[in-house]
Amino acid sequence: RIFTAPEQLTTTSYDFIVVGAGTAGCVIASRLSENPSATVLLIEAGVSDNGTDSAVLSTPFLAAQAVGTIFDWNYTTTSQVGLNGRTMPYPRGFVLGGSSSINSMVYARGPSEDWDRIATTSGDDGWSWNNLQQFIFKNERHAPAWNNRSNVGEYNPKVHGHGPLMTSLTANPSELDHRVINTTAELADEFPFNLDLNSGDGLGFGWLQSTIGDSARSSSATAYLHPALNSRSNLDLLLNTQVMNLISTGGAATTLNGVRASQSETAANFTFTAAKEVILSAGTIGTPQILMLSGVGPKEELEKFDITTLVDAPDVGRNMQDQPIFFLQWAANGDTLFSFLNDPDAINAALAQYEQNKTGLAASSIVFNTIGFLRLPDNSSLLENGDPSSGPHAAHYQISFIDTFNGNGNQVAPTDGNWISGSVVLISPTSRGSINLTSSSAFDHPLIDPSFFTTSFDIGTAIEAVKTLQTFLAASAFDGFIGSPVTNLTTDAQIEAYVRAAAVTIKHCVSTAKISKANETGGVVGPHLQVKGVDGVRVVDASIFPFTVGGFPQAEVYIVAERAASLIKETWSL
Ligand SMILES: Cc1cc2nc3c(=O)[nH]c(=O)nc-3n(C[C@H](O)[C@H](O)[C@H](O)COP(=O)(O)OP(=O)(O)OC[C@H]3O[C@@H](n4cnc5c(N)ncnc54)[C@H](O)[C@@H]3O)c2cc1C
Repeated sequence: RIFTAPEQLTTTSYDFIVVGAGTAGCVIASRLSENPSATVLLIEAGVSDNGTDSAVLSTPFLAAQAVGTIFDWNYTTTSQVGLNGRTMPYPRGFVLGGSSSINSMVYARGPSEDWDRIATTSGDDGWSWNNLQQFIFKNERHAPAWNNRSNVGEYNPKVHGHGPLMTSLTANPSELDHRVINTTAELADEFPFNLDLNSGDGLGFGWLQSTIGDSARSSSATAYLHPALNSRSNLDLLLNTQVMNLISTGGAATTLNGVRASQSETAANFTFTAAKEVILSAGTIGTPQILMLSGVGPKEELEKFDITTLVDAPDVGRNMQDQPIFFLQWAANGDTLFSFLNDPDAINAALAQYEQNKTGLAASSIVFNTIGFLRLPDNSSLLENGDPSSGPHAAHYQISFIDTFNGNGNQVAPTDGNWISGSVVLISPTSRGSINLTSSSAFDHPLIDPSFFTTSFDIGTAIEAVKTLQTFLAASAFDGFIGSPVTNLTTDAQIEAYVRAAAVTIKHCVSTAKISKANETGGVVGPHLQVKGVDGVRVVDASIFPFTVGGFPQAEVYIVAERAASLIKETWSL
């Protein structure tokens, strides 16, 4: 059943209350309600993904356009010292499916070493790559592109499972994509081809997989939530309602089984009670905010807003890590998608074709189809103070190839010609930021400070990455195709200035409620994701990762959520 206001609910007590119908929350609510004896309430602050303007969520071609709309929390960062004092928009999904409904749909699980490091960090071998295979397979399955293009040799069917989330390769590989793949044959030692970046071997160059199936975005709402809502009576969804904080409704003060929610700062407050557990899946920003407003957080932070400290948990909202991205552009002498993307008539025709029969350029990923994950050389001076990646087969940075002009910030785009772009993403940054409260009101946005490029490792790695991208595009596979760069970057100082002026978030923030060993004082949640110092609350979302992920985070969040659902079911013998 779906409710759009708290007063519509006919009961206030459920076995489980899941906070946030995002990437993780929809998985949890769907898996827990598989057992008809368990009652589940899922509370989402944002809007439905089936309403006004929702074509922007489901149409693959429009994937990037939900940012900045009613489907986005529309956060802004604090002024970033490492980026010349700039602030920037900080998008997060405000809709069923959360960020999986508005993201760029890249599906990349990252290296096996990421998971083995989480197992070591938490002291729980259940998080190791090998032990997680069952959950990976339970989550995802490969789907053909709409045109059934043969993609033999572009992915490995053996590493894909049988879950509800669909992933696929592009229906329309570009000339640029073929040249990228040819470069991996030409310079195989330096830039090896990787048949499937989802195999646990997260290094090298390969074809990108996107969360698209049946010609539409596959999100945690489409894959998990809607099928569950359509077929079960023990799952209630409450939309447009924000959880403010957790309270004790009797018993020990540290048993936080009460969930306080409201539709606005001035609307009535409601309390719902979980007989078994509350699962916080409000994401890397929402989860630490709710914890702090519940008295679980750094004491000195809570005191600033007269919030009584229930548990002095210094790591709540700390250790925030995100991956910065910036773009470089080159003139191209062959066909690129630039002309299509600058022709409103062609775009309208593609959208009309999609509307009619879900085919054509709007029905799959098109501009961004190939990617490479790379390491610094072993003897790099940047690694003298330690290696922040999860192991010798995990990336420090990533470069990718875009079949059009992709500008940075206010960069003015050309109006004709053909262009391609390369992006650089720092995968294992050492900068650490934070989420802090701005008031004791849940309806005030918190302070979001990713602290981009505040370490010499981060800026040094970005400089290396630019040079690698330049070397890659100088391969003879690109002869006759690549023209002049839009910005000539030759010295380290030029690259550094460019990065500080251009970089923005790729929106991969993690680690504000990080996992740690059961007996460790640091960290926010234990190995089974229970919040330390309180009873009855788990965190299941991207905030639990101890480090940035070596792939793209949504795949990792799904994996965490599938295992967490299984742990919760085990706890309650469901
Ligand atoms: C624009 C964008 C592009 C991205 N591109 C990619 C990509 O291509 N590939 C990739 O792997 N990752 C990408 N990411 C990141 C990835 O989508 C996220 O890391 C991941 O989806 C986070 O999952 P989550 O469950 O932690 O949080 P979310 O999916 O964000 O879910 C949190 C949910 O909780 C709700 N919520 C928050 N606070 C409250 C509250 N107080 N009360 C009730 N509900 C609340 C939110 O509205 C939201 O629905 C992108 C992210 C964005 C924003």
